[in-house]
Amino acid sequence: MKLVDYISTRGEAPALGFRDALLAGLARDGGLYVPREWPVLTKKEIRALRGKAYPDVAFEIIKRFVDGEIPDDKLHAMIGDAYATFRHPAIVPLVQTGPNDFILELFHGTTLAFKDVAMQLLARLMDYVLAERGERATIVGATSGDTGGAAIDAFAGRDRTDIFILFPHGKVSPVQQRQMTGSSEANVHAIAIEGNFDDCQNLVKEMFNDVAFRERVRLSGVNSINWARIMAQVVYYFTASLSLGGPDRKISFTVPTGNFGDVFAGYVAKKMGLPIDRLVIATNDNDILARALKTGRYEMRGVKATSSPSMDIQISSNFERLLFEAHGRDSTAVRNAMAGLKQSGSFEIAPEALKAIRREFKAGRATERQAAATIRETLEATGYLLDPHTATAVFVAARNSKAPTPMVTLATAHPAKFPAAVKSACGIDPALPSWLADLMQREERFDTLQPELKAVETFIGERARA
Ligand SMILES: Cc1ncc(COP(=O)(O)O)c(C=O)c1O
Ligand SMILES: N[C@@H](CCOP(=O)(O)O)C(=O)O
Repeated sequence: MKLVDYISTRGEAPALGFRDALLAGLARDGGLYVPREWPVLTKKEIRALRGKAYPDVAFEIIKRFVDGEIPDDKLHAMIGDAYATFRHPAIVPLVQTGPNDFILELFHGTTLAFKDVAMQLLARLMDYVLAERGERATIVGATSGDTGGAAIDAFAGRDRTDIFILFPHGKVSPVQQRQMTGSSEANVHAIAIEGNFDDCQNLVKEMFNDVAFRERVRLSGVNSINWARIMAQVVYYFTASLSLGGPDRKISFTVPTGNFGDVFAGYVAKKMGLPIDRLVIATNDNDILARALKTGRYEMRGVKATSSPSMDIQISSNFERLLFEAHGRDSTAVRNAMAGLKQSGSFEIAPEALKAIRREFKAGRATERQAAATIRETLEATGYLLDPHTATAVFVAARNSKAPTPMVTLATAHPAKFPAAVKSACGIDPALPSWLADLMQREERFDTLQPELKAVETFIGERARA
């Protein structure tokens, strides 16, 4: 019998094993896959991870979700390969910026964003499963800036997949855009959508819900709706905690949040037995999550463009996974909430569920001015240069820290991805690392489409080779 299988948050799609959930992305009922049960590590098992290299810790965590569906030696090799692409020997180093303050640098991968941590592994896992089955897949993804570049980097040139990334036209940073449009590989397609990130993400979900199209092109997804993305992100909560005395000491984390994938991975780590004190959600002016926790009402109010564009999101996909948990895994409650969101752009969180969410999470917002001031002040006080997403979180972390518990803030992007915002905040123009020095000179290749399902499906249908 399988120990781990994956069920949909909406309860109307069949349960799947790891490999099928990996290729499915979104469940057929529109829900998101979660493991039927959380694998739990004892304190002794967590202690045994101390001193191990990042890929070895990753293997120990990830194998519990893969549950034997990929042989251990193959899985271990893929993990080793994925993290060999990182430019720092510690993969995700922890930097101390104050007596109890730490920054977990997740941006040492090829595209300078935390997305590389999961995406490099996801591409290898998908390749492996597709090759095993003799199949091809069409990958679609929506991005507010970072997922797209990371996915294109990880999948470019792979012969079992074509990848189509939808990004909001004119609403990503110039560096982010070039990372998506500068690839010359034939299997890469960057599509600028005349809309915002939520429009892009809605199109992706609608493509998944169009069963005929989904089957015809063998659709697969790389956004954090795909369980494997979350799974890979769980690992760094463990490594950060181990570096600071875990599991024999509780640690808090503050996470710059948009689609709720990264902070949900922290929740999963806690469910797996990692002692975490506070999990703090940090938002920019697009503060739907902070408002929802405060008022109990999840209410869309239109997206505002900010200097942290990757967090300019209103429909925070992975919040659905949390709702499922907070409602005691009642999929009817999730279906009702999601129907409300679709019909009226809002829903009320039931009091018991809200209480459960507030037990697990705190939340806060940083305005544009507060984020810019945090970049400036952190530089003056510590010499450390933050990107605007991380600055948002550092601001919120300072208001949610409780000494002597260490507060780890997740640094989700390198400042050089957002040079204009960083320069305007503190006067420094951060340079791209040498391997990306020619990025802004690369020839751009992308198409522009309206946010219309038929137009996007036709475009993809004509080019997908699945
Ligand atoms: C730099 C950066 N920070 C934070 C986030 C938010 O992460 P999540 O969507 O997992 O909440 C994103 C996008 O996802 C991002 O690209
Ligand atoms: N901020 C993201 C938005 C998509 O998030 P994902 O984690 O669900 O892929 C981005 O940079 O694209």
